[in-house]
Amino acid sequence: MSEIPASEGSAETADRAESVRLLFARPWDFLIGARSLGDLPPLDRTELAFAGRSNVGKSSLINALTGQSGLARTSNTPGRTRELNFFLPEAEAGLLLVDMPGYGYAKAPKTEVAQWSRLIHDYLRGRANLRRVFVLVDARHGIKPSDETIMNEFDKTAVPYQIVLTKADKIKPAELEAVKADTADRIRKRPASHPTIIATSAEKGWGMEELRTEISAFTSD
Ligand SMILES: Nc1nc2c(ncn2[C@@H]2O[C@H](COP(=O)(O)OP(=O)(O)OP(=O)(O)O)[C@@H](O)[C@H]2O)c(=O)[nH]1
Ligand SMILES: [Mg+2]
Repeated sequence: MSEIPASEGSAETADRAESVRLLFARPWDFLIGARSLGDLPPLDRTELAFAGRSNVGKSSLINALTGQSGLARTSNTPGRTRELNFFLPEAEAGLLLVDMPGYGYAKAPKTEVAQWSRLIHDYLRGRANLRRVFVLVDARHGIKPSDETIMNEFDKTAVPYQIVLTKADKIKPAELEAVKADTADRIRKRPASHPTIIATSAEKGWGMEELRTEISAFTSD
């Protein structure tokens, strides 16, 4: 095994920190809300999507990541986000973040839920420039059957995904460690999963640097 000299390693770390800073120092803008596949933006940027059960905290996490509390609309009521919402950094980086409607229970008309469920499914299965899906899981509950279903699909279709635990502020540190370990166990044999689980709190800002670092690895320069 060849060793990386310490100086090179730290230069690389500094470069990475600089690209995180560049990407998140400037604002992000709402680009488009897609209600059908025909509304999707062109395929020329890398897309990173935030998926998860309704109310898990997808929109809140995008707001916390960008430091813009009003960027994505959030609500106490599950079923707030009803389109695929695309966000573009003002720092031209060749990528878009995608806030998705949730799966599972939602307080919305059945026909509308069916429509967005179809859209989620079609988008996640067939999007060529989708490079990673962050699968958000409530830290209080861990992986649920509906998360298993979507992960099965990703494993089958080779869509790379990474688990992000949300609302970590709602449990004790020891409980968070236990749910992290249990979650890691449950994804270990899944071929398309990323082994690192990121614990976050949008409310407290926990885990944001870790997640920003993952995201900035996809910038085009
Ligand atoms: N305590 C705490 N509450 C959070 C956190 N993240 C989100 N919430 C709350 O959880 C609720 C749902 O948040 P959203 O961001 O709207 O969730 P979502 O996954 O986008 O929901 P849908 O769009 O309906 O699928 C809101 O009341 C948020 O304030 C967090 O890190 N900590
Ligand atoms: Mg939402």
